[in-house]
Amino acid sequence: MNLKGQGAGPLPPLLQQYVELRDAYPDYLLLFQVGDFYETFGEDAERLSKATGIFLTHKTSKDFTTPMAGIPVRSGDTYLERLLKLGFRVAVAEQMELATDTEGLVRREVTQLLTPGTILQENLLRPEANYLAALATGDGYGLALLDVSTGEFRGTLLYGKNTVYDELFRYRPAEVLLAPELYGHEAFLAEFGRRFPVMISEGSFDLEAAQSALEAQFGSLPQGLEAPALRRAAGALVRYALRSQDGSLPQVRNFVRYDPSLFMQIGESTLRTLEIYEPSSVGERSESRTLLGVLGLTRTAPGRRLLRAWLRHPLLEEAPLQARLDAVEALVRDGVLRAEVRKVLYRMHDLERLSSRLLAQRASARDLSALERSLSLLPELSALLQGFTPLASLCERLPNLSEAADRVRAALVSDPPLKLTEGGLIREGFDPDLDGLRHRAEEGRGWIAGLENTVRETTQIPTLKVGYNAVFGYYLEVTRPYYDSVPKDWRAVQTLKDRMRFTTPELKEQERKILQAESEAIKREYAVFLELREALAQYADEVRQAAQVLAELDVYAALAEAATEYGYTRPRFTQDGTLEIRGGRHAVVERSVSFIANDLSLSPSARLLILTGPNMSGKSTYLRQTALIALLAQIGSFVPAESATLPLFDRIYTRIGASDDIAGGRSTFMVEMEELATILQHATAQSLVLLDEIGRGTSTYDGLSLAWAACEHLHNLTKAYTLFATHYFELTALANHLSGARNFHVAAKEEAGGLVFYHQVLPGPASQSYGLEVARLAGVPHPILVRAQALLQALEAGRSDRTQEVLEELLSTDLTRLSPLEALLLLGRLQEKLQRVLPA
Ligand SMILES: Nc1ncnc2c1ncn2[C@@H]1O[C@H](COP(=O)(O)OP(=O)(O)OP(=O)(O)O)[C@@H](O)[C@H]1O
Repeated sequence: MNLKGQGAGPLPPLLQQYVELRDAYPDYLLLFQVGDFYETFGEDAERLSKATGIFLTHKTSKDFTTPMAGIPVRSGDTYLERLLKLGFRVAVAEQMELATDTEGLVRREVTQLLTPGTILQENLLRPEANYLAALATGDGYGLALLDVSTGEFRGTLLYGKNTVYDELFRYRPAEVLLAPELYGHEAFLAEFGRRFPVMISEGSFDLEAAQSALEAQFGSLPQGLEAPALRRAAGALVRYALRSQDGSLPQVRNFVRYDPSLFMQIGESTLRTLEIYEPSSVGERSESRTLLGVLGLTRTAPGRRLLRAWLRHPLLEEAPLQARLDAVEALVRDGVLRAEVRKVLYRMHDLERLSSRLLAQRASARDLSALERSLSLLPELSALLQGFTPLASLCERLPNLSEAADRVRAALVSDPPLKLTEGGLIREGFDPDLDGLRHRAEEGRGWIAGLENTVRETTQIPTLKVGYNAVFGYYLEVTRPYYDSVPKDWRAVQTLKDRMRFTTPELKEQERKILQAESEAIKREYAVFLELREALAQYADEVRQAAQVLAELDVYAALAEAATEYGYTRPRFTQDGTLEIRGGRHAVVERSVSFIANDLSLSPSARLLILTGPNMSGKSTYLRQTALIALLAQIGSFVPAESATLPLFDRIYTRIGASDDIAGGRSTFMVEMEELATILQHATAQSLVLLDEIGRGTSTYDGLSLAWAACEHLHNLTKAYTLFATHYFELTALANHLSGARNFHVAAKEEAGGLVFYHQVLPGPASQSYGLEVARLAGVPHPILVRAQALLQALEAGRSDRTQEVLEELLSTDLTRLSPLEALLLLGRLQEKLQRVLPA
């Protein structure tokens, strides 16, 4: 790096050191500790100042001046969080020795490398999983994911770019490493960046290096990494993470290869449409407008992460779902038990991340104390769950960690300080050496405490006091009237206005003893703490196991709480393909409006539901609520309905609402058609397909015919369970052609005051479209409505008159008497008539 600055002379040594460290981490913003500040210089200082508003000054020495901006060390974490959010990669170089311990330049080393996907600092992490992802190509797309904070490491092989996006959207990584063939591919990188606005980094994806890194990490190449694309991705992750973690990742113990097809598939656009993780529009209380916002009643961070993981991967098999539902039901039935369990869970710390910090030897004294408090709660929890059949099996998986808790309790004081190097950590009576040192210091202090009386007597100075300050240490203080009584061998150390302070050789000697004992005690405490922490690492795996059991319990309790609070019911699954929802509701919408519940019946013989009704009547809400009920059932949750019987769906597809991708250069219609194409290609007879307003973005007849053909395909070939909401009344005629199609409508009625929505789904097609009435409600000016009304009538009259005319002419023609040319002319004439529908 060429430090931007002015001046002819060589760089001052401090800046020289800065530049050397800075050059070792070219992609990072280097925060360089100088005393109480983390400084940046040159262009970095300008960047930092611009991004954060930190005041830009200049570092000026004899021959050189350069821009400088600094962050106080004590507010480092706040700034780090901000810098990461702003997209910086940050390297922190700290002073490795005290300025007083050295004559020359203080030694500095980079102690932390921080990127959004590799942070371990608890205060910078959200409770959610923090994934670093890597993507490489080869025999498919290898996608690997690593959460450094918990050690979770998994991956899969995917085919097709869209599946990659779907999978990434499920995990929402904080940072993605792209292999050079992707990173260097301009169009791919641009699209990727648009779809995943997270930090994208370039990793080292060399296959051989990946293999060695993985073998070094795990002892041998873990199973599941046979595919080169996946091995490259996994290896790149390990190498990148190792670099940020000082070359060691003990918390990463195994790799899990998973197969997304073993879970219900929900694509990115469906997750967005259903507002599972985030609302489709941001605004006030937006978090509460998501499914997670409503269901997220977990009380621990691991529980929160597990609920997200379950939502990511709904199950396809009934047995494990029934097991989850049994556990939820037990906690629904026993409100007292649920409340007790949740109360205990609330006091639990994040054992999963604590376990990682134990393995990485990064746990603080407070971490150990939190560990002890959490582990001490385990017997209480086990006792609570005993006897509750579906929950007792959880207890059996809960390891006994009382020994670990006892060890911490015996060694550590109950409320240890933040710093490890200033003493006050270890309990009296735990370590004889430490006790000895403390005793020595205590003796010395006792001697000094007694000194005041002894010396007062021997010197006859009644006002004599023993005091202490940081500069002179212990001293004897004498007021002016008694100066003459001071013994000769006392040495004056400080003279104030009306008093003097002295020391004596004896006092100095005692002081030295005390200080020495104290400083040895502090060192000994630190050593004892390290020993304790090292010893506790042996329990880390069991602590993690406990965390996982507790997370499960937490999710059951949260789902039971939601079920009770919001009146959900246990879903049933059928093999015969009937879907019967009584009184179904939308889990999120019902939280903010007084909701009208609706029924839904589908079966293999009635599997296409055409839903008509005015705008705003609740058609898409009805579609979405059905998807949410199916999704909730397949994570093992109760569902918002009076009763619900469902088949197990393999996928949920939705094409709801107009989403366009203007930045991506795709029109609304294009997005819609791409999504429709995916559905038509991949849906199966076990899929739930929800289509809203297909074909709206194009001309009426194009749209109508596409919608019609899509319905036929889904009904005749795919045989998927399909709910189709539409404004095309023509589509209601499908029920006459397709045996499994049924018409339903959402009730609304025009009354004197305007249109009244009942939000009630009833059999049969809607009677009219009410589009103009909704436009009136929305405030479209009156004259325009009047004109639109006239046009509508003319259109409808024109259409039916002309259609009638055409039909009559066609029926009255004797085709046997027509020559081919006459037939062609007739067709042309008829077509023209149908086209002239618009009034003047
Ligand atoms: N069952 C219901 N009970 C109470 N309110 C409802 C119900 N369904 C929908 N609503 C309310 O009506 C509003 C409109 O619903 P929705 O968007 O589903 O209508 P829509 O028929 O799909 O409209 P459009 O055709 O314009 O897309 C929702 O925001 C919701 O507040």
